[in-house]
Amino acid sequence: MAVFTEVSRDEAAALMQRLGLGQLVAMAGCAGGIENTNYFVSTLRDGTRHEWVLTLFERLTHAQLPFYLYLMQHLAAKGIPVPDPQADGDGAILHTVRGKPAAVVNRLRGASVLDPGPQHCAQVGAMLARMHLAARDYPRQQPNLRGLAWWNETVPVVLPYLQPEQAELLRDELAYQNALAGTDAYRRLPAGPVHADLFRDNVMFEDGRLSGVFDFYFAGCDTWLFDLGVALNDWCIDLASGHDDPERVAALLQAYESVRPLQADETALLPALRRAAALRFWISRLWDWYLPRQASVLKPHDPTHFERVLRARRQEVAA
Ligand SMILES: Nc1ncnc2c1ncn2[C@@H]1O[C@H](COP(=O)(O)OP(=O)(O)O)[C@@H](O)[C@H]1O
Ligand SMILES: N[C@@H](CCOP(=O)(O)O)C(=O)O
Repeated sequence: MAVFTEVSRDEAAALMQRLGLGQLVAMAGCAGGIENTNYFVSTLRDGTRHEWVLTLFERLTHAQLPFYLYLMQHLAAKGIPVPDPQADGDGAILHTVRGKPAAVVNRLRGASVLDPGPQHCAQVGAMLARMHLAARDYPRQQPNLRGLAWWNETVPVVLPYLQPEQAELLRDELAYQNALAGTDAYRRLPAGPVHADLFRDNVMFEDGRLSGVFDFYFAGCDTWLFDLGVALNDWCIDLASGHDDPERVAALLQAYESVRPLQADETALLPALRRAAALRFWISRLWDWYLPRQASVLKPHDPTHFERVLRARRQEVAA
């Protein structure tokens, strides 16, 4: 149950009133999630029922949150189906509940599809390209906080827990990615605000149509190709082996390119950036697994999954 901080009905009702969202009629803790406290909240306004999500941020601070919340607001204003943070009378979208930073967003309709087919992947590809283009003029800057600098900091911390063969793989891939980042071809890659965590469980579908994208709390400025690599590595692989499903890969890529065609440099570097994306999640899962933080990550994800995904990506490059 992802309620780390209890919020009373009266507290939630007062916040909803303050944001002009109407009278609270129902409220329930949200069972999913591993990082934040989430409540589904229903209100009545002008005789119509509205559905919201109240999030209390357990890890991110007041200082870190504006980049994510204003990015969501920016994308929502451009018609991308993302949660839109609700403002109070002063226009503030970052609130405080029980001393924690908090936000209220519209509840997206639909449900995640955890066993996607090519049609789902195509919609994800097209939406990802639309998001990249829509965020081009987003004025705030924040690096991907789970990018190369963090990998270099974190790899020495997790290495002591690994078998020699795993440690060798991790060191070798990190060296490859450090070298790649120093190349002109890499520096020329188009970049901007990216979601950076576009996994199956962060997208909603309703009646087979993509109805929403959420969980922007790993977003940051990075290459668009890295974001594409993250999505391909989750949506288009066989989860048991880590290997690509060529039909789903083709569907996602073609749909992405129907909105934003890749440049020649990007096509050439896609395999390398898919390796980067696999490395990023292998490192974060190792870190969560061996060095769990208090009050977060109740059930850490299996790191060996991304070790397999990385090995599969490296084999494909070598083939
Ligand atoms: N805006 C939203 N609309 C609908 N459901 C949401 C929304 N935000 C979160 N959820 C639901 O809450 C669950 C947990 O949210 P998530 O952002 O993954 O939490 P955490 O950051 O704690 O992992 C999601 O799996 C989803 O079912
Ligand atoms: N997608 C990541 C975990 C990110 O956590 P989230 O619950 O906030 O999406 C992974 O699978 O390792």
